[in-house]
Amino acid sequence: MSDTVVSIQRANIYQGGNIVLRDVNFTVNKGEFVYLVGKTGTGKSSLLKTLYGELTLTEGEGSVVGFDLRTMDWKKVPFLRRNLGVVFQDFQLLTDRNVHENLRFVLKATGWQDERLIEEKINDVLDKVGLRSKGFKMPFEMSGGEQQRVDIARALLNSPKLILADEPTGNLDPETSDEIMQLLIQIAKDYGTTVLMATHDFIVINRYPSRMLKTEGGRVIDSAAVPA
Ligand SMILES: Nc1ncnc2c1ncn2[C@@H]1O[C@H](COP(=O)(O)OP(=O)(O)OP(=O)(O)O)[C@@H](O)[C@H]1O
Repeated sequence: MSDTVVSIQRANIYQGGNIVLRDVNFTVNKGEFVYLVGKTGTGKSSLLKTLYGELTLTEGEGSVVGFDLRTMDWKKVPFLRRNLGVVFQDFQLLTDRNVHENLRFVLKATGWQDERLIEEKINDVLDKVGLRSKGFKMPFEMSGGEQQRVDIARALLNSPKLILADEPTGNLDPETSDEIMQLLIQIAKDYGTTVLMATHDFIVINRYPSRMLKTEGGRVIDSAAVPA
C-alpha cells in the first residue's frame, strides 16, 4: 500500500456545477510513468486540478502523496503542493531573475532558510536536468528546451514523490521534446518519482509507450485495466 502515490476511487469530478468525469477509478504507484490523454474539453485539466487541490473532490475517495483529497481545504493545499512537482507547457518562470534566483525564490517561499542547504539543493536539481553551468542565465537567454528543463528542476526542488506535467512538450520541436521526455522518464526511473503527464502528442506517446489514462465520454479509461 505504501507504494501507492495516487489513488482515486468512485470519484465524480465537477466544473462549474456540471459533471465532467464520473466514477473515476485508478491508482498510480511509485516510479510509474503514466500518460493522461483525451480530446480537448474531456476533463484532463479537471483531473489534474483535482490532484493538485485546485478543484475540491466532493464525491468519491482520493489520496495524493498521502493527502486525503476529501478533507483537503485551502489551508492544507500548500502542504500538498510542497509534496508535488508541477510542470506546465508555458514554463512560468519569473522573467525578471536568473535561473538560480528562480529556484532560490521557490525554496525561500516553501520555508527553506539555511543558505548552504539552499545552494546545495539548487546545484543538485540543476545537475539532475543537465544545466549545472547555466544558473546565471536569464530565462529569455535560454531556448524553450532549456526553459522546460529549468521548470523541471524547479518541480524537483522539494523532492516530490509525484510530478504532474501538463503538456510539457507542447511548445517544443520534436528533437527537444525527445530530450524532455528522456529526462522525465529518467527521473521516474532513477529517483522513483511518479510522473503523470497530460499530452496530445502522439508522436511522443508512440516513441515512449507507457500506461495511459484516457478521458473519454465522461469517464477515465485505464490502459492498465483493459485486457490486451
Ligand atoms: N472553470 C470552469 N467552469 C465551468 N466549466 C469549466 C471550467 N473549466 C473547464 N470547464 C469545462 O469542463 C470541461 C472539461 O474541461 P477541461 O479543461 O478539464 O478539459 P481538458 O481535457 O483539459 O481540455 P484541454 O485539452 O483543452 O485542456 C469542459 O467542458 C470545460 O468547458
